[in-house]
Amino acid sequence: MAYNYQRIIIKIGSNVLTQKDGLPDLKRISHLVEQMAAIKRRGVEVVLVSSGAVASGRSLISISEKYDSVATRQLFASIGQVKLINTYAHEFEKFNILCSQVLVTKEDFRDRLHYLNMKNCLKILLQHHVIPVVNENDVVSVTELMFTDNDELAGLIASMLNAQALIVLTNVDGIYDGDPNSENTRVIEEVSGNTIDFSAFVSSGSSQFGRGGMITKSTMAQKVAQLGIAVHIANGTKENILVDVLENTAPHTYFIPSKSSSGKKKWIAHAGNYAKGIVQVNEGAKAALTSAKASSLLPVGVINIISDFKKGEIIKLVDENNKSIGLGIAQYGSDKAAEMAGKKNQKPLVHYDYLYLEN
Ligand SMILES: Nc1ncnc2c1ncn2[C@@H]1O[C@H](COP(=O)(O)OP(=O)(O)O)[C@@H](O)[C@H]1O
Ligand SMILES: N[C@@H](CCC(=O)OP(=O)(O)O)C(=O)O
Repeated sequence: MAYNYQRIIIKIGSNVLTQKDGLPDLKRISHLVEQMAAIKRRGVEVVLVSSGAVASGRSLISISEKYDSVATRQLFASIGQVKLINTYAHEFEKFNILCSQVLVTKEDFRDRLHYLNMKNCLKILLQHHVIPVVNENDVVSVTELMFTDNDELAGLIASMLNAQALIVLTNVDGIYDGDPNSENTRVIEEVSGNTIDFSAFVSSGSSQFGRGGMITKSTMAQKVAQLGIAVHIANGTKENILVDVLENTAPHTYFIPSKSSSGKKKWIAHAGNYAKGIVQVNEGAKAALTSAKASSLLPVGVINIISDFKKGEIIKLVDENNKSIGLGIAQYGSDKAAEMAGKKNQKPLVHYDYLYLEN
């Protein structure tokens, strides 16, 4: 049965867009754009998350080896992003479609205001039938400020926009149950829940031009599917792949979406990786939070403020053994929380609607 999505995020990896010699594969980009145009004509909203800036830049300029890897990456990305977006703009124009450039950093997902600005911008672009082309702002995102890779970024965008599906195009047919180059392995066609430990058969390295590798794709895909968004991992080097995935005629890996959760909880679940504040709660609070009943975190159950936070920031909640329980948005800052810790009849530190529990 074909998938009937209204809003999809398509992520294309560097390897799909790059030839073996490192030059951009213009024919493939053109073919992918043609498919996206066809999908869009059916009334589906499309957001593209495209890698390829660094690979594009590498093909345009050669530099001596004396520069460090960070500076080299910045140079390649800054030059290459121009080439990449121009190529997309030119190809989409053939179908009378406007595309736009949206460059983001991890910081934009940490701060709720930045997050909402980004979300509003993407929404107005979609309302005007534009295809946003999102990439990490590699010029300013270096070292610890970087996303693991664009798969992580695509997952964040999918949950931010409440997309129904995320299609990740890479250079293999999906996740294999072993080495994809071995004859005895096959593509895992369906993944349900989050019980599979992919590290058992997915090797940690990435391919020639990729960054995070298949392991980050599988971790991200499980998390996104848990938030109620279908994830398809498929081979972007294959003819007609996007159309075939949506028609359900191409073998690939499909992560079944679980029942959906609220938009705010989706944000917390994802952006929580970047939480700075940490609050320790006692066993009573832990039991209340993890029970079937919807409970907010009250100051009476707080025993320690391990690291500071401001009102509105995401905080991590840990138990008496420092084991993580979940995440939430603080209703007030750490100074006030420290004052109220252990006291009864106080305003909740985290309201249930802004609480995301890990299990
Ligand atoms: N079990 C596995 N199944 C599929 N691919 C795997 C597996 N283990 C490792 N890989 C590697 O992961 C690579 C894709 O990840 P990555 O290099 O990040 O690609 P992209 O540029 O598309 O993001 C594949 O080329 C493949 O060699
Ligand atoms: N932002 C980088 C992409 C880095 C990345 O995650 O690449 P990939 O693993 O191929 O999706 C670029 O445009 O080159």
